[in-house]
Amino acid sequence: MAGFIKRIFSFGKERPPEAETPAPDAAEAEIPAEDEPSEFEKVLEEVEREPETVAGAEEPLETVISESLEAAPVIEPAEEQVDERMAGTDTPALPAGFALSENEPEEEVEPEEAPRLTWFQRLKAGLSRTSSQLSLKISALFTKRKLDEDTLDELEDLLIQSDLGVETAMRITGALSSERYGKDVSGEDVARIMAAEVEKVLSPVAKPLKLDLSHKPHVILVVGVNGTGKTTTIGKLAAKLSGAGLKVTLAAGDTFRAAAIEQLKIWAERTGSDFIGTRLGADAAGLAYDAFEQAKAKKSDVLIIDTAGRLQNKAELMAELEKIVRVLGKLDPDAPHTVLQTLDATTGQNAMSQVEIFRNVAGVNGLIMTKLDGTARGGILVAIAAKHKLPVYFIGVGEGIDDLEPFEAGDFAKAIAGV
Ligand SMILES: Nc1nc2c(ncn2[C@@H]2O[C@H](COP(=O)(O)OP(=O)(O)OP(=O)(O)O)[C@@H](O)[C@H]2O)c(=O)[nH]1
Repeated sequence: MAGFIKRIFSFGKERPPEAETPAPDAAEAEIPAEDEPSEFEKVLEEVEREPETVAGAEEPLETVISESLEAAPVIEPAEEQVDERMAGTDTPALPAGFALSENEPEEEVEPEEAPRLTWFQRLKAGLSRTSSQLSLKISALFTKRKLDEDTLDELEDLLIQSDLGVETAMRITGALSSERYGKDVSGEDVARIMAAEVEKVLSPVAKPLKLDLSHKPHVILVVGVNGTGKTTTIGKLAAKLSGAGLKVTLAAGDTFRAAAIEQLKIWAERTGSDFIGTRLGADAAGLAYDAFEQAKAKKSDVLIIDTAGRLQNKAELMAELEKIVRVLGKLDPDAPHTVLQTLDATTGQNAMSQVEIFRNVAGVNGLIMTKLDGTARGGILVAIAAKHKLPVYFIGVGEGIDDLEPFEAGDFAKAIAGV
């Protein structure tokens, strides 16, 4: 474990060799002019005549989505798809939190404790507002009281109020009841049981983001409500990937906000990634298509596409995201290979309905929760894990380039329970 944590920490410190930063004008000039008949326009015509489907699926979008809601989504390992450059090596040089879509060996764990403490303390500090509010209330509840039906009911209410969700609240009270019913209970007893139960809920969703580098590029579409941290998270992901020596292209598919395009360009420069942008108000699906073609031509390992997240007009947003997904599918039926949604932890219960919406619209198959530093609402991640069972790849714990950590169920559970 400690070795794993150490890798997280060394990230961003070992910068990649100075990568060539594309001249902004040159990058933008590669987008075909609006009035030229482009390959994309032909594809678009075709796409608009077809029923809506998720890339690579035979079924209409709604069918695919409703099926995916019933079963926990499985990210299939790809067959024989290790990048040539990595095929000969025993350990692929991917950053912590990523994995190849192959049966890669489990990472060896070194028995060092010091780096782990550093990371854990950091996570704990980030979640301290969530955990301290809860533990204060729990301690007050159990002062001089034995565990009975009333205290169990009150505890359940407290846990639900802290955004953990009804299912997890019941798991915790159930486990506590079977261990200590009729006996004295301390705040520490509750925290210990809570940590164990929360870990059980989170373990199945704490997964690395699998990259199939045979795709060249592996396309990651990033969706989510505006302000949830899409662009910042893309920058942090790009830093990890380019830091590990991968060639990354960032595409500014949020053509709605000039600042979002500019912000992504800065992240591209900062991380030595290629940047593909277009003018404000341009068709986002067109940009995504061009970006995919250019990233292929330049042999990028990973293409990350930013999108707009405004929800003022849901129909418009849905149409735009669906079109991006369909258009990417024209160049590779499996693309986008990963559809990542960013969720802002500070929005609490609202994050739950956001997953519902974006999952239906864009076929989200993985989550990143941002702004877990300093929020009292970190419990929502547990409720989302219990309900949606989507993989949670990383968590955002600050605005800095290194403030994105691979999601670890046990550490998160302990931090939230305050143990
Ligand atoms: N504290 C904290 N702030 C974060 C984190 N992630 C992002 N932010 C901040 O949240 C704000 C919004 O982030 P953006 O990346 O612009 O969000 P976005 O979803 O791209 O927003 P739009 O471009 O408006 O669609 C910025 O000020 C970020 O610095 C995090 O993990 N912790």
